[in-house]
This record gives sequence, structure tokens and C-alpha cells, in this order.
Amino acid sequence: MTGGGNFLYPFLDAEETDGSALSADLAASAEAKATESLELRRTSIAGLAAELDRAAAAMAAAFRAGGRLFTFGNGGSATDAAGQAALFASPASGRPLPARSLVADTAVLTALANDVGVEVIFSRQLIAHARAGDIALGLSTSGGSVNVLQAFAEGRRRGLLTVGLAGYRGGAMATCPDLDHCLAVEGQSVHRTQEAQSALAHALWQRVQREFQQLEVPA
Ligand SMILES: O=C(CO)[C@@H](O)[C@H](O)[C@H](O)[C@H](O)COP(=O)(O)O
Repeated sequence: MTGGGNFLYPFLDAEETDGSALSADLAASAEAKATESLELRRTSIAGLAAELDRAAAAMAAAFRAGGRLFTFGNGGSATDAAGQAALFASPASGRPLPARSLVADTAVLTALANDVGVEVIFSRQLIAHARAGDIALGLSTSGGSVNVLQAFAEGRRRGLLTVGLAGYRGGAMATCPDLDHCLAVEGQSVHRTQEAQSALAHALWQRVQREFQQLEVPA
């Protein structure tokens, strides 16, 4: 590159003076993370298979009885919560099920955070939209986000099925009295945990779909 360095990614200018060393470092680091990610996803799916089955069976029963799914989380987990609601509500194949994320409405989120406090941004939405028999699915890598825990408490008060995905062996969610099912991975890194949770969330959806297929009456 001539003049001025890398204007798009100035932090990569070091690559111009020692490109091969940096590239090798980045490649080795990416490879190590990919290996760690695969291993955590593999052990999480295997180790949590029984709890995944139980949670999926309970969710399928709730859907069959007319329940709806509400998903929530912060940061990267907000993105995963939105993706999970979209997967349940509008899968490319399989049965669409009623689901919405509580992370998508900026007006609602900012009003609640600004007027009341960030700890109520999910629980207040459950008060507005949820009823007994619905499902609250919360994701937290630390397992300790207060707004996620508060939503579980509200869900429990209102008679919802409550399901949590957490890292760090569950954190506070591991012993949360408001959770019916806690899928806790061993991950000690936010990013690896998010990757494992994404695999678990997909496995949960697959199992719920399977529960519906088993019920279908052959023609
Ligand atoms: O790691 C990322 C994005 O990948 C962050 O945005 C992260 O999700 C945020 O710090 C969250 O607030 C963490 O909350 P939690 O997962 O511990 O509940």
C-alpha cells in the first residue's frame, strides 16, 4: 500500500512492517479458538443432552397448549435471543411456532432503561405481553445479568415455563430458584460461551421440532 497506511483498518498498519509475523500469529490464534470452540460445543451438546431433551419436551408441551416464546439477553446474547425467536417463528422448514424477542424494540428498551432502569427492560415486557403457559428463554454468558434474572423471576410469578442458557457453569443462574431448566456450559470465555450457546439453542429448536413431528398423525 502506498502513503497514509491502511485507512480502513489503521490498527493493522503493523502488518505493513511485519506482515508475515502478524498473519502467522492471527492464524494460530484463530485456529486455537476454532478448536476450543468446537470442543466446547461438542462437550456442551453431549453433556447437556438429557436436560436439552427435558427442556424441549416442556417447551413443546407449552406450545401445544397455546403458549408463546419470549427470548431475551444482553449484547451478543441479545443477538442470539433475536435469532432464536426468528428460528422458532419462521424456520425455513419445520413448524412455525409463536415466538418473539424482547430485544428488538428500541423505543421500548430505551424508555424502560431511561425511565425505570436497565434491570426491568425484559421483566416489564413480560408483564405487558406474557401470560401463564408462555415460555421465557433467557441467555446470559455470565449467568448473572440482573435484567435476565429479574425476567425469570417475573416469568415464574406469572406462571411461565422458564429456560436459561448460561456460561461459566451457570453463574447465578445455576442456582436460580426461578428457572425450570438451566443449560449451563463450562465456558470461561464470553465468546466461546456465545458460540456454544448458539449450538445449544439450535439443538433445543431441533428437539422441539422433533417433538411436533412425533405427534403428527400419518395420513
Ligand atoms: O461479548 C459481547 C459481544 O460478543 C458483549 O456484547 C456481551 O454480550 C455483553 O457484555 C453483555 O452485556 C454480557 O452479558 P451476559 O452475557 O453476561 O448476560
